Amino acid sequence: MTPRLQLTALRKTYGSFTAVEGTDLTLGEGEFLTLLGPSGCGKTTTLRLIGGMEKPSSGRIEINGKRVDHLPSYKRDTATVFQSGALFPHLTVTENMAYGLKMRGVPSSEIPGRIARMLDVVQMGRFAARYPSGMSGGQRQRVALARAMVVEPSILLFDEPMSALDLKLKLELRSEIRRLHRELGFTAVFVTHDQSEAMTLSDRVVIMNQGRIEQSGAPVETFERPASAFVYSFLGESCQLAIDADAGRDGSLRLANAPGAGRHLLFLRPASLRRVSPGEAPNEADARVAEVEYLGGSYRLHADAPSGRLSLDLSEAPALAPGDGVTIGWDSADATWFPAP
Ligand SMILES: Nc1ncnc2c1ncn2[C@@H]1O[C@H](COP(=O)(O)OP(=O)(O)OP(=O)(O)O)[C@@H](O)[C@H]1O
Repeated sequence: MTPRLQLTALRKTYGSFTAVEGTDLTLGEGEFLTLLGPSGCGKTTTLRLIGGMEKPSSGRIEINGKRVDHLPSYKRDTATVFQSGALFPHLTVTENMAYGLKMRGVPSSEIPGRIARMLDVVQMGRFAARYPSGMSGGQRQRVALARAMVVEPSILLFDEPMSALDLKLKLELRSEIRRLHRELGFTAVFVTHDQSEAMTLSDRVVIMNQGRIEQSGAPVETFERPASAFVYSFLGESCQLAIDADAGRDGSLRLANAPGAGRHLLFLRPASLRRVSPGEAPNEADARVAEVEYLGGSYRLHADAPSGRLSLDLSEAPALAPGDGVTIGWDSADATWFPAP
């Protein structure tokens, strides 16, 4: 089947700076793909290249098998939901939504029905005659979503659409987008730096770093089988121990499986660490307590081992003070190794 979207060796440079480095990506019909990564990694630029708001320096963009990288934005079959709605302030909700339909030559007899149905879908029917200035930020984003969806584009593009909303609205709109995707089955490229947003919404997550794709896969796969140290530390909390041939020679580090020669990084999630008595766990590090933080309901213990800091959560206040010795253990299956850079 022809992919909905195909990017081939897509590159974007600004002067001598490369924002997107030869990206290859294929998106199937109905797929919800998220570009995830830290600020400046090139995710928004990639989205803008797809939508035609930026021109590639080289490479190809195909939508439904047709090359579009030379076409202006309005001639591509995409619609974008921007960070802060970008509704026309002088138009009502209905007029805002009608705009894109008219631009696409939808017969005027069909327009009111399509708008009414889509406003119902996002539960904004009673706001049809409002101007953007008379709505809250969350309501404006719902309208922006409806305005993009009503034209039924081949690909919906989302440029951090929730970043300007408070947490409660963000969570509401997130589950709304999930429901809409389930019900309408649209194809989407979504940009965010918020990993929980990416994990909950997406069929596939593409993790970017410095203009390159580090890993692409189902959310659970990227989290549980990270392809690089960057992906591991970007997704969720992590502890990192630098292990070389000398590590643990003093007996302070006891590993069930030591890595081969050379320097390695051992990554662990706080959730897989536990406080143990020496000799109790298959892998152990002796450490000194650095700090105990109260998190509201639980405590976080930070302890420094010779090869790095380990942090873990405890349900009860530990009878430990900074400088006290503590042993931290973990199972081999919870350890992820990468060669040190
Ligand atoms: N018009 C431009 N001129 C020069 N450099 C640019 C331009 N647009 C983007 N860049 C640079 O390209 C890099 C990637 O930017 P991009 O906006 O794609 O990042 P991002 O991953 O979306 O980050 P954020 O989450 O902060 O939006 C950044 O270093 C940025 O400064």
